[in-house]
Amino acid sequence: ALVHSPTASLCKFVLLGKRKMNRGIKSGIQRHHVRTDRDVSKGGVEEGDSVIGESLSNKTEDIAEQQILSLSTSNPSYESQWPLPSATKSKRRTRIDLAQHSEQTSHQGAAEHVHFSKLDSPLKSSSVNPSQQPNMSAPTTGSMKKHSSFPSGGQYIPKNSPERGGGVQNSRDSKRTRVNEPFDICPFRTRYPAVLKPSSQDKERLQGIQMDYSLENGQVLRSGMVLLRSYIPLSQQIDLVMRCRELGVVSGGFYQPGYKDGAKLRLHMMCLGLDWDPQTKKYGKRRHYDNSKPPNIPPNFDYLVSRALHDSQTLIKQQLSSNVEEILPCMSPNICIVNFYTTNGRLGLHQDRDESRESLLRGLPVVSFSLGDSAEFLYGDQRDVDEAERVLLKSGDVLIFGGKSRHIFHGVTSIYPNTAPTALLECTKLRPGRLNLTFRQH
Ligand SMILES: O=C(O)CCC(=O)C(=O)O
Ligand SMILES: [Fe+2]
Repeated sequence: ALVHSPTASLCKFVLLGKRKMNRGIKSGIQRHHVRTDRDVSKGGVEEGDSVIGESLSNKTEDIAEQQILSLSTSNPSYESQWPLPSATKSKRRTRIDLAQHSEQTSHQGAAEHVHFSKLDSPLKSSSVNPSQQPNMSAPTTGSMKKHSSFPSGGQYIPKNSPERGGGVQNSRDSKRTRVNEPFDICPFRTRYPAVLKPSSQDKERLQGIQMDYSLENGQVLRSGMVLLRSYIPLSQQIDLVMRCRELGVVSGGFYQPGYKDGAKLRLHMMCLGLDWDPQTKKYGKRRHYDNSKPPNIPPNFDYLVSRALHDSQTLIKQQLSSNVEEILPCMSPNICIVNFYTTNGRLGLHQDRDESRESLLRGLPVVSFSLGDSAEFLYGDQRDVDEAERVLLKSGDVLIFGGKSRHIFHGVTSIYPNTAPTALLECTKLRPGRLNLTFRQH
C-alpha cells in the first residue's frame, strides 16, 4: 500500500534527493563552506555521504585556509561592535539558567513557558558501563535502575499526568514514568523509507528537490536575523526526521536534560558533532553522560545549513549594499543540538551563549530548522515575554540569527498540534510534536 500512495513515492526520493543535493555542493555556495575532518570521517556517516565528503575535502581545504586567513586578520574592533552583554561578566545565563530561574521565581511570562518533570536518563541501563561515566551529572535519581515494561519508544504522557500540567513531578509520579528507554520520535516506524528505482514521473519530481529557493519567501526580521519560510523541501524534511530518528533512538540518543535536583526541561535533546552539557553549559568532544563520542553531523545537514546561510546573505544583499559578512557572517557548524518537543513542550526565553568567545564575538549565527508541528517562537532584546516579537515557525522553515542578533533572547511558547505536513507524518510516522535542529560553530 505504501508503494502506491503518492506519499510513498515521495518517501523513496529521500535518499536520492540527498545525493543530488550533495552533488550541488560543487556549485557557488561552496565558497562559503569550510569543511573539517569531522565532515569526512567515517563514523556515523552513510557510505555515500562519506565518499562525497572526501571528494570535496581537497577542494574545500583552500577555501578553509582562505577563511582562516581572513579571520585572523579580522577587525580587532569586533568586540566593541558585538559586545557580550554584561551578564557574561557575572553569571552566565543560558537557556537552562533562565528556565530554572523562571521556575524558581514563578515569574509570570517566562515561567509560563517552562515546565519541569522528573529527570529522565539518556542511557539504557543494560548498555551502561559505570566506569565510563566520570561526569555523569545529568542522569541522576534512581532512574538508572529501573527497567521499562513499556514498548520501545513510548514515553507518551497520560492526559491526567502532572507532566501535562507542568510543574515538578514528585518521586512517586516518577516511578510511574518510564525512564530508561531511548526516546523514539517515530515510534511506529520500523525502517527507513525504501529507495527504489525512480520512474520518469519520479525523476520529474526529483527536480523539485533541487533547492531553487524563491527569496520572496525569505524575510529579514531584524539585523542579522532571517526567516526562510518553507525552505526545506518535503523530501529533505523526511530525510532530516529519519536521520534524527535513527541517530536518536539508540542508547545515548534522545534524552530529557535536567538538573541535579531532578527537575528537567520540557523537551528531549540529542547532540551531534559535539556534546553540550546543560548542567555545566560546556561543550565537549565526548558525551557528559556516557563518555561516548556524539554522532557526526551528517554532511547533508551541513550542506543545508551553508545553503541557507548563503541564501540569507543574498536576501540581505538585495536590501543593503554594505558588507553582508558583517551583518550575517558565515559559519561551519560543528555542533547540532536536536530538540524534540511534544505538543506540550516549551522552552523558556534564553540566550545561546555557551559557544566559544570567538564565535560569540564574531556573531557567528545559529541556524535553526523546524520540522513537524508548528511552534510559536518568541524573540527580543530582553527576557520579557510581553515585549517579545512572535513568529510562527512551520515545518520546513529555517530561522537564522547572527551578527547583531546573535544574543537575542528567544524561546518556544507553544507547539500547535496537528499542524505538521500530512506527507511528512505519513512517510516518517513522526510522533505529534516538533523537531528542531540548531546548528552553531563552537
Ligand atoms: O526550538 C527552537 O526553535 C529553539 C531552540 C533553541 O533555542 C535552542 O536549542 O537553543
Ligand atoms: Fe536557543
